[in-house]
Amino acid sequence: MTPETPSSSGSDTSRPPIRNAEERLMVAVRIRPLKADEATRSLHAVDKKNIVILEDDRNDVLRQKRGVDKQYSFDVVFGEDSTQEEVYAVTTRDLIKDVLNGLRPGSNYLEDLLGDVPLATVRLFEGCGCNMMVLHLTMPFRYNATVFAYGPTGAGKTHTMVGDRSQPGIMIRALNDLFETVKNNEEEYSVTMSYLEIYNEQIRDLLNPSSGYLELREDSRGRNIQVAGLSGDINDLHGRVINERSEFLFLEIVMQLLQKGNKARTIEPTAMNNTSSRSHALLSVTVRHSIPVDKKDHLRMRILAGSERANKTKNRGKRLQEGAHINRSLLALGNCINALSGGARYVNYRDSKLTRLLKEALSGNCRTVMIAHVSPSSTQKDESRNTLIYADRANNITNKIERNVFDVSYQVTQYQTVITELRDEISRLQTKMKEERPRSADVNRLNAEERSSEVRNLREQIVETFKTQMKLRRKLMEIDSHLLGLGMEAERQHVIISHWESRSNKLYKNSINESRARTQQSIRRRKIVTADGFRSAGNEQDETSDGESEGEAAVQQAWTELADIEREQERWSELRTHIEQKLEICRQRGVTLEDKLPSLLSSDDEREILALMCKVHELEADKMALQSERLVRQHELRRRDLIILRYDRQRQLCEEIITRQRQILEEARFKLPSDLQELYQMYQQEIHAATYTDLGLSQLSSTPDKLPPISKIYSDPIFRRNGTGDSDASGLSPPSSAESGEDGLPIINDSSVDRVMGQPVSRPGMGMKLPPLPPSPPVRLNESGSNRL
Ligand SMILES: Nc1ncnc2c1ncn2[C@@H]1O[C@H](COP(=O)(O)OP(=O)(O)OP(=O)(O)O)[C@@H](O)[C@H]1O
Repeated sequence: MTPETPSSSGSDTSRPPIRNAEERLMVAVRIRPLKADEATRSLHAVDKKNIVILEDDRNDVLRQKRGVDKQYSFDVVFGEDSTQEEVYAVTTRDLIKDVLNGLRPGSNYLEDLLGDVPLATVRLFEGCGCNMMVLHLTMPFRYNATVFAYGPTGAGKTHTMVGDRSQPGIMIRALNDLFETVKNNEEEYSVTMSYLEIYNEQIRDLLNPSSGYLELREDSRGRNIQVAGLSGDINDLHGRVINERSEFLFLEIVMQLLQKGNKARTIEPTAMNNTSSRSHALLSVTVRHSIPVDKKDHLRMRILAGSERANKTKNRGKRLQEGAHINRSLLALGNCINALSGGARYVNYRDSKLTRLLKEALSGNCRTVMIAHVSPSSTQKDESRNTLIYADRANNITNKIERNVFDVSYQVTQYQTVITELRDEISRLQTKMKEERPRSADVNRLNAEERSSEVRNLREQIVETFKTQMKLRRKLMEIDSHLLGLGMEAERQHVIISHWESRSNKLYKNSINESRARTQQSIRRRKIVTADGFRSAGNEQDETSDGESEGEAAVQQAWTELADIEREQERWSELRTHIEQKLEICRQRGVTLEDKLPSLLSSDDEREILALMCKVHELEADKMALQSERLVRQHELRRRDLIILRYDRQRQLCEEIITRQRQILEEARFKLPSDLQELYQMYQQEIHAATYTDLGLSQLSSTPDKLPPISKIYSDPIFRRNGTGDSDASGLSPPSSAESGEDGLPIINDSSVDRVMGQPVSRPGMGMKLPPLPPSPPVRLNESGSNRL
């Protein structure tokens, strides 16, 4: 039987590094091996990109649609014999390498120069009985990377992400890569670790369980999620781990702490998995330069507790309540995925701690890989199907890589300012070289040895001051960019507010106070949350939580965010003033030091040293100029990518609309005007030409996301009549000319639409705002019993 292909998401198996400003999430699926006690299977991998769910009720004539095997396409499908190494190599290795790239010695002089940059935090979010694990890495000046494993309980997430000593999973391999990267650096590092648990929406410190429940906090933009009071810094593994160059020790200590924390976790067996934990847990391992740091880089790994059905896991009482919390988090996650894939303007991450912690991975400045896990067993068929549907929806999520996406012209101006300042400094140094010869008194005052030591000393101080200046200048640029980003974010919130207010016929300006007041009320309400994470049962509470429209929630959220942004702007402006003062002091110091130089220079060698210092400054200025150029080029490429992406979305929508309209025309037996037929022909030729250019003839027939060429539909076996020599394996009959009308619009049945076009961008009801479409044509049975429009 020909399987249906509801998705058209597949592209290349080995995904090239992500460079676009907007990039779809990479979606992979892993099938765990069938166990000895699992007799029948419900799905299998077709090839490296396709997976098929076998429908056992295909002979049930009353449920025709369900009788067709469903095929799903993903970026990559790992079969039951896939190895841990293969999964890591295809999904994660490049992602991590790319992000860690900046840690390599000499790879980024300026960033090394800054010295105050935390290098990476490896985070593992896990849970037995879990539904998800996430690995997340953030580098400053770069994008972030996240890998998360998803799937029902017992489907193999822990195996993929953690594994065991003989088959280490992604987390261990990522830590290993991290270690490999930093161990070659000469500098000293410190490693800290924290381990927390979210159990029934409460956060506990697993390395210090007696510390009680901890609070989850985020910055004004809801991005820098932090857990207040977490004992991460106390559990400092110190530089010794890496400085001793012992890979084993590094991983061993991490594993030991993981084990220690695991003992404190809430783990209970369920009927489906003997080691099913009832919580989500987040392990963080942070690597930093020994120099104090004030930024956060994250390589996070998370495993999230899994969704399950109470009747399957045989959970009762307390377990059932835990399941409710686990499912609540996952429901919230599902809602986020739905909203994101439907292109919703407003996505509610606040429904659970899980979604708050995953916000960045799903929507933020992040390159993301999702590995959905399924069991091949027929006993878990429903869970597998739901997982694949989720994964398929996730294909539509586009993560925005925000690094350097802020106003480029502004940033370029900043680069130019710094370059001008550097060039001024160079010319000042050059003038010094030409200045008056050293006064003999100065030279004679010191003997040669003392003089050379003083010159060396002075030179070091000048270089040090130069480095500090560069660091402060960089910081200023960063602060300005951040302030710019905050300004844009504030603007965005205003747009959201005015959008919703205008939809409810309110004048934005007139309702500012009212709207703000509503927001404050909502914040007060939000604080009234009971210990188990549910809102308290007051009437007022129910009224607001249940009765609020999506628009009101969005406006309230926007006001809250706006207030946070304003506070953040204030804070960063103060910081800017402070850094500016420091820079000025540093600049003055540099000038004073440089002034001392000519009086000490007596030989050509010493003048040569000064010339070399000029050279270093020049190189730095050149480097900045190159960075600035690169920024402009990158921006241009991103801009073009974005335009292509938008055109592509428009094209998909157009194809969906055309297909639906063709269905309606067919249903109404409408005689096509000849000019429209011509347009169809032209369109068909265009598609053909584009397909030929893009993919080559070999793939023409299998291009899934193009509108089917009109004549091709006639020649497609599924439209040929039974009895014409080509028996139709799918059981679908072709249209007779009487049925299709004289002008012969091909009859399109729903399965063929899905097969050739892939999932529509958005079905009505998925959140996408499309013009209202008429209901789908009814399904009728023809003589042979097959479904047709
Ligand atoms: N690819 C695989 N190869 C071999 N064994 C596997 C594979 N995937 C899973 N398993 C085995 O299946 C069992 C369940 O897997 P695992 O514990 O990883 O599931 P899980 O999705 O993490 O479950 P939970 O959500 O309940 O924590 C384990 O015994 C594991 O070793």
